Amino acid sequence: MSNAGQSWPPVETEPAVPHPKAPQPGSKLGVHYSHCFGCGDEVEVGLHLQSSVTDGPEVVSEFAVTEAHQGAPGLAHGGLLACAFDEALGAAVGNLLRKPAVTAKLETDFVRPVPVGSTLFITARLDGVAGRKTYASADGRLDAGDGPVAVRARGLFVTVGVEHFTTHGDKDALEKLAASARRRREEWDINP
Ligand SMILES: CCCCCCCC/C=C\CCCCCCCC(=O)SCCNC(=O)CCNC(=O)[C@H](O)C(C)(C)COP(=O)(O)OP(=O)(O)OC[C@H]1O[C@@H](n2cnc3c(N)ncnc32)[C@H](O)[C@@H]1OP(=O)(O)O
Repeated sequence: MSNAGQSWPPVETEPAVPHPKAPQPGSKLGVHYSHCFGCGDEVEVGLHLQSSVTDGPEVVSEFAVTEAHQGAPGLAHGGLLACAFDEALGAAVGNLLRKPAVTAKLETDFVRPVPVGSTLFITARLDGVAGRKTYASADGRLDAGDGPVAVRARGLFVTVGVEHFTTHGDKDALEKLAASARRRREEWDINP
């Protein structure tokens, strides 16, 4: 059943205004963390999403579905598809707003099966901001940006301070990641 009838965003929001130093339309977004299951190039069986910014602004991510991503024979696993949307939505929120944020809620509608060998074109947009909460949604189309919709998702991302990652995660790895972001001259607003 589709959730299309439910009000979205579920609370009153302000428009999401991209950060002045957000990547411009046409920019390819690199790997944000090499060990990320969603995009990392050091995770052999990961999803290897490749994302870029388009007008809108939106973020389009391509997910090439392989045998490593199966649930039923020849078909993608729904949980991995949800993971791809978490990554695609998170990439839109993080890169367009340039604020660290984590997924608080993620909903998915699986509309058509996604075969092994297909590429899902996931277009993600920001739907509104209410304080630390950013609402975002995405459509995943089969094999082309205008292909049939196979999966839709929407999520709530909550802006967090850097202490979220230093307290709960790997502080040393985070410092290396922050240093590489500084080398790439990426600008981040790290106080929610
Ligand atoms: C230095 C920077 C260097 C560079 C960094 C590179 C970045 C890369 C850029 C871009 C690519 C990113 C790609 C990544 C994609 C993947 C993302 C993930 O999968 S993240 C992992 C999974 N998520 C978690 O592990 C969260 C676990 N949850 C928590 O930690 C907390 O629950 C948290 C932070 C979400 C909220 O906790 P609270 O204590 O801070 O705040 P409270 O007050 O509870 O919530 C804030 C507001 O949100 C609502 N809220 C929270 N959870 C909700 C829910 N499940 N449903 C509805 N509302 C919820 C609350 O009701 C509250 O709303 P009211 O402000 O009062 O109106």
